[in-house]
Amino acid sequence: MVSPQENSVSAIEWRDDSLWLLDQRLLPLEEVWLQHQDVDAVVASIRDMVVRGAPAIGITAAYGVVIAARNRRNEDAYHWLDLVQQDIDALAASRPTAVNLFWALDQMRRALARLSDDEDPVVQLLREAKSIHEADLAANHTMGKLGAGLIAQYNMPARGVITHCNTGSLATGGYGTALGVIRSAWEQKLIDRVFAGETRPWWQGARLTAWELTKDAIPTTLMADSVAASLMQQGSISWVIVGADRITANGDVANKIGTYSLAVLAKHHGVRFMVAAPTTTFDMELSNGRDIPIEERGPEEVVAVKGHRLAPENVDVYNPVFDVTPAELIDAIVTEQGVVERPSLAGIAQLMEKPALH
Ligand SMILES: CSC[C@H]1O[C@H](OP(=O)(O)O)[C@H](O)[C@@H]1O
Repeated sequence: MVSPQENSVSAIEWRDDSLWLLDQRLLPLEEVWLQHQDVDAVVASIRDMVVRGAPAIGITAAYGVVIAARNRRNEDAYHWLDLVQQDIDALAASRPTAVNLFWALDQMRRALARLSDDEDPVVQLLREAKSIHEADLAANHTMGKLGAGLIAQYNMPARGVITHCNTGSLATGGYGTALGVIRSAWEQKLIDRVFAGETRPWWQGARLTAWELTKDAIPTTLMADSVAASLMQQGSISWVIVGADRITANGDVANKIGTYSLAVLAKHHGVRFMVAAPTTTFDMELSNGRDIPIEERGPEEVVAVKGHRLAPENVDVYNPVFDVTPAELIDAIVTEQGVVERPSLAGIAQLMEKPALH
């Protein structure tokens, strides 16, 4: 059996001067890689969730800027920078909630601003995109260790954990955020079983987390999202461990729809609630979660399953795909720069001022 540390699937690859994305809409039944050589295709793949997951979206957009720089240079060298900026704006418009997207694009804008004349600009930008990718993978391994350390520290009697959506290699640069903590905790024999919510309506849990964890041979039970309450009531769960798409300066967390209800249930049942996210997920411009843009997606995701319609034609549909968990329901936020317990403005400000641990 390959240990989880080595068996880190990647969903994003730069190969043959192209961006390749594993089409997560087809997993786990089909593993299809799509080649991307123009920015419109990258924008469409983020928007249509070929690739998804906050850090993965940012990494993908960074490679999208590399593609833009190369294509625009061949098209119109004189207006090159303006055209690339237009492409960056198109990438920024692909999905609204995950702040990693905007962080990565800002990093690429900074790289554009400091380009030197003595090297091909595309080579310089590709180096920046690859460093964003590699730093995310390193951050996930650091978070895995820190999160597992927290589980060891509290040494809760129950040995089961609940996770929601997909926060693994498919959602990041590799290894995962919440799934990185789970991989590390499993390696250290701190947990016995993972209970993965199916995560309606896009099924990230049933299709992606179940795929990743079974490939790692980590004992995993798939459940309908609504099972979580009675599972916690049975006393077999010590932690709920989730990822994040945007964390505000006071510790409010935007994450996949259903996260907030898990946090309320955890508080009621004495289950500890951990959020694992790199510092690229923090939006220090927002003092709280009230102003986080919450993406709403189309009704087709709710009324049908794999194209098979279940609901009547004339029903109205409400499909917000994220919710906001207030900081007071969160026991710990684990980042690559350290852990903030009982997150607050002061604790997060102190964390964000630290140099990177890895
Ligand atoms: C490691 S962050 C993953 C994060 O992104 C997911 O959203 P989506 O699948 O819509 O991109 C979900 O919120 C996860 O927690």
